[in-house]
Amino acid sequence: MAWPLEGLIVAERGRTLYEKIWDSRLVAEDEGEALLYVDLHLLHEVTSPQAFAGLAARRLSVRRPERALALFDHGVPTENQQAGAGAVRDPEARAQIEMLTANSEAFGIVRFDMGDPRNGIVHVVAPEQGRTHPGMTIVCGDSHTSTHGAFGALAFGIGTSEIEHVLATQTIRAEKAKTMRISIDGTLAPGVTAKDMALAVLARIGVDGASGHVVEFAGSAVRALSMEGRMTLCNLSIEMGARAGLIAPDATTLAYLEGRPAAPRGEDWRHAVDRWAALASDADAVFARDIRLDGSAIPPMVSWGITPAQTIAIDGRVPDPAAIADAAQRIVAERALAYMDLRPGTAIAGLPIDRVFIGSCTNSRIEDIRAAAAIARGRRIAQGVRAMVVPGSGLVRKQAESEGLDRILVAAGFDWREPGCSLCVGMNPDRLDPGERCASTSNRNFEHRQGRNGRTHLMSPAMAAAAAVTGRIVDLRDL
Ligand SMILES: CC(C)[C@H](C(=O)O)[C@@H](O)C(=O)O
Ligand code: SF4
Repeated sequence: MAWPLEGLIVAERGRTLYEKIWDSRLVAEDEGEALLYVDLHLLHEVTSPQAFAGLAARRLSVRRPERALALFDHGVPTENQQAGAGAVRDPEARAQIEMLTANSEAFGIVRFDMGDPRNGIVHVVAPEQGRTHPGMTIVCGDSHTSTHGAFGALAFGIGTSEIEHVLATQTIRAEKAKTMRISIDGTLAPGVTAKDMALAVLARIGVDGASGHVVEFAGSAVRALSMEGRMTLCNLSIEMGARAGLIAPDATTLAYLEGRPAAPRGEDWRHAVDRWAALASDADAVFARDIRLDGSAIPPMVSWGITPAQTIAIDGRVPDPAAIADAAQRIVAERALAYMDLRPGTAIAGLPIDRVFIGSCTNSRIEDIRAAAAIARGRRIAQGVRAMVVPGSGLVRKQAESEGLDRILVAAGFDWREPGCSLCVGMNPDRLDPGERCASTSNRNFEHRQGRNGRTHLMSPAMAAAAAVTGRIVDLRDL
């Protein structure tokens, strides 16, 4: 009898958090291809219309509408949202918003409309509502779905045809990824945040450093992060090439979730807590790759180029391509310098900026806005600089207003906006003008990302606020 023995051998080795979620959601598996059950399906207006059209063409219906949530984020203007879709000037964005409204209505999917304070960026809203739980599988037609991994959920972006598949079947085809652990230990220096941690990892491993892997972030510096910091870190895991990022749930996770509208209650909560406690990677689990960083050595980080890995410490200098041995990297560096209008060897600190963007699913939560307001308090933004703060949801906006943060920011000259993706992506009226240089808290500094020929420098919210008040990229510790 071979098979019971095999079973025993499998059970002997500990499993990682990823493997535990995978096993618990596996519906079927055949020759390396698997079908996973989907616990939560987030929908936004940009990637969902064709999926619903496909569904209609095949006369299929939505298998589990109660496991989906529809939100409006990419194309919404960040002002006057009460006026609704009709007031959206861009015809394509307006059509997308109207289609998601009609589709969610037709299929009985819960939707938070534009102007509803619960609406906002999908990756901000689902955790805020308590819909993102440890151990879940979460998908969305959006690459930064990795954000939800902060709760110990297996969360990843999917394409339009996959959205249709999930709508119809509540399952997703998946291939098992390799496992990787990135441990960051030590205590972060004052002024250093989860964003700096993520940028430091990117600078070290590159934009394909985690490709083919699901990354689990571990170590004392990760454990010490708030849920918001953990979301920032997992948000950027996709920029490392990872299929998903994960952090094991712990007391911080429970404290964040308890009492949120869609979190389990009473007896259900107690059962859920027991289940979630068993999710952490076993002590003897084996990761295919293991990387370690010293958190106490991470400085504030700033990107200089056109990939998030082209990032240096605030006291660093823009590299000289001639000194880069790897030919492919040298070519990207040359192209980046040309696009960013930078000369080799230039110190990144001191570089004048035109615009500041504090927002995006990376850094638009209440702690991010508090960090920006702490810098803005009693200061004025530099002459000629345009700076905007865009909360990730209407509820973040309300919370900030109840703390008086909006008044501090407005008094300093910041523009206080309504929620959405905004200047993170050129799909709505918030854009850079050609040639403008922007200190940005978002996650992508690709060419033309924030507007045609716009130049993006990624950094933390406090660093972006510091850039706003000095008019230059600056070490916030020098303020
Ligand atoms: C529009 C959407 C498909 C896209 C993504 O998948 O990430 C956007 O959110 C982005 O950040 O580039
Ligand atoms: S905020 Fe930016 S990165 Fe996040 S979902 Fe929107 S466009 Fe994508």
